Amino acid sequence: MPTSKRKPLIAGNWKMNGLGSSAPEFVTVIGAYMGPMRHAVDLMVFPPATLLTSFATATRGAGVLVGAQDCHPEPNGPYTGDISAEMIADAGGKAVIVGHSERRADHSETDALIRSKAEAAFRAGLVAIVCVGETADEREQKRAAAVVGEQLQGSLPDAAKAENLVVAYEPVWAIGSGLTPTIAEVEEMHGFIRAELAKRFGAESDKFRILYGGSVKPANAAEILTAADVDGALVGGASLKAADFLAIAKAAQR
Ligand SMILES: O=C[C@H](O)COP(=O)(O)O
Repeated sequence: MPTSKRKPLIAGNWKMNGLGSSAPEFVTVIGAYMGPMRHAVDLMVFPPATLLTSFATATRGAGVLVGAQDCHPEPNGPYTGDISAEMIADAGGKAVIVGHSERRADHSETDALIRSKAEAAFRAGLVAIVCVGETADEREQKRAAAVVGEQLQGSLPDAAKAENLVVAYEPVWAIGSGLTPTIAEVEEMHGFIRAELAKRFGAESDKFRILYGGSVKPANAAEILTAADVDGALVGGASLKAADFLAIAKAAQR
């Protein structure tokens, strides 16, 4: 079981979904979070960049943090289409996801680039959620731990601290597929990640939150969220409906 010093975190990654008309779903989440839930669990929502400012304005003072799904390493410059960590902070964002497998695959992002994005997040005062995870082939070849270990080594900045870094373990084959690892496999990988963090960051490692991501739903949330060394979830599809997202958040309360 996670220790009491690690408050569970449920983070909703909306990916490339959501228009202005989606705001009521977020407002419902904010409303529910005004109750006792806020003492038991942290909530973050990562809408598309187009909704960041309006969501940040809507949540002001309500406790649900909003963030962006990616950032550029530089604070500004000739990088068409990109947004910087400073711009995210300026828009009211408090966190940024870096190294999601969809960006690693679709945008050829390397560990070194992801590390520089996490460093940019720290520079701007944001929390970085750094994603790691193996593909189905890599798991089949029994290389899952080696791949995740390499991603951690290459993607995490030396300056990482529990207050500015969250690790999200997302097996690529579990994302959006309805498939999940067994609880034993989740615990094995989260234990491995905790041990890797201990090698690199010493006693601080016990404070880092390690999220599980990949087909988390209300139906499987309780089992996953009570697994050893699972400190919350990075939720994709199920975060788009307030009722499902809140059911997952309730399952994280202890
Ligand atoms: O960032 C979220 C993950 O990619 C999980 O997505 P999913 O819950 O739709 O499987």
